Amino acid sequence: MLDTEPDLSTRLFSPIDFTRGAIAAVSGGSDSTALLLLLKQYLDRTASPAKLLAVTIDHGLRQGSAAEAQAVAKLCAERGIAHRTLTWSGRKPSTGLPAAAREARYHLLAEAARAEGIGLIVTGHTADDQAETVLMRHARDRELADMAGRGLAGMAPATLYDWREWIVRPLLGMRRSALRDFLRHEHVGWADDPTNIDEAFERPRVRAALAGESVGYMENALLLAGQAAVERRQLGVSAAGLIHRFASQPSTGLIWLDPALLTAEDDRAAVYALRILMATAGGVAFLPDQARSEALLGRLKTGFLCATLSRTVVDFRRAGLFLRREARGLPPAAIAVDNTVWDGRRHITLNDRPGALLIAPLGATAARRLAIDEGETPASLMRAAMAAEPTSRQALENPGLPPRQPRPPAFAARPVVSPFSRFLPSFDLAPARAVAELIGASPLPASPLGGHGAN
Ligand SMILES: Nc1ncnc2c1ncn2[C@@H]1O[C@H](COP(=O)(O)OP(=O)(O)OP(=O)(O)O)[C@@H](O)[C@H]1O
Repeated sequence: MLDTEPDLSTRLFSPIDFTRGAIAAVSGGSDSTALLLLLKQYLDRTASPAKLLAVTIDHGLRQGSAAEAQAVAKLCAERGIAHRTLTWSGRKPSTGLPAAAREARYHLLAEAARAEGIGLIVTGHTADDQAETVLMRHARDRELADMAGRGLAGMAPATLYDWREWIVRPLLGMRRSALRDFLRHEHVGWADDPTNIDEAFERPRVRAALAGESVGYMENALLLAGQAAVERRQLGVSAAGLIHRFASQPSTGLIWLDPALLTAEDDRAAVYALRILMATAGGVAFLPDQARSEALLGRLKTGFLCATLSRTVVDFRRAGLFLRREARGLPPAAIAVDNTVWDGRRHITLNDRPGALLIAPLGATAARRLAIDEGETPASLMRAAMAAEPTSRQALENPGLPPRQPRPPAFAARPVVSPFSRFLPSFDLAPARAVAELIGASPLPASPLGGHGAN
């Protein structure tokens, strides 16, 4: 029982660095309510100056959601905790509603964190949620295709969102029943979300199936997830080592791989490194298919070729193995929006008036006119890569400036590590860091879990 464990909140929260404050994501359900109270207990006991803000997202999907948010607000007021309710006002899709709600939820939580200067969001995911996640992934073919030590690792203890805010899950090792015992002991109630038992959705179906299984069944699922997490981390470290050793970026948008990668001892790590680099070059959030990537590596071992996978041209020739974004399917010219990601590859920040600029791919004709020093890298490849880079032109006349006055660059385009730019699970920190260094992406913010347990 929890009341015989007075140090529970210390055990849960002392590994976390709260210097940059914390947003507690509180739905009003048992898990996140317990999370909030335990965290408040911990911060009070350690006399921490950390800013704590509880945030409830009202998805507006059920009658009663506003009342649940109000109940959280009331609890927070009683306990002296700052609280805010944010409403999801966007369009609600007719299919994939849970995923869209989740997407909106993280977006709103991250916005609140940015507005408050907070770099950390804590959620109430439990061991029960972890087991459900792992079993759901077991059941999915797509995830099975991604089994190179990744799919079954479940949720990471920390995930970087948008390369900026850390989402930390301190309760991943706790059972829901223990958290409910804690709340009963504290005489605090919670809301039961009816969608959690609506078997029209996948997670409630898995939850119901789990309830009928023995404790050992769940423990086994968690054990497997733990092993898969270790494997995934190790594979990531090996892939990062290969990227450091064999990859370079001779010019913008062009990755060069030393063909020695093809005969690297660790074939699994070589395929993983290749998948991560292809997703990055192509600007794709998902890694290319495992089997197709293995087949590609096999073909590369037999000699020169030019193939396209995951929007990436893989060009193996005498000068080496090159990766670049294919010319097909680039975004058409469009009004540039500040602080957005272009083509999944470039983070755009505007130095000009919003609405004044069009962003478009440079294109092959303009790339042919670029002055490029022919070195070891074929100029034709550098031009082909440059053709897929964003360029700008004025969408509106700018009467404020005399015609020939030199202008500062209208926008900056910073590379992003596409497969990890939205969600970076802490298991994958090593390859994300290696690719960030390779392509000149922003460095990763420090993990609030520090060195230990960070991944
Ligand atoms: N409406 C909400 N407002 C604030 N936080 C929420 C809300 N819903 C969920 N959360 C946060 O997310 C955690 C997990 O909730 P839940 O299991 O319902 O979401 P999920 O969709 O399964 O998880 P994930 O967001 O990882 O997909 C909660 O403990 C809570 O911290």
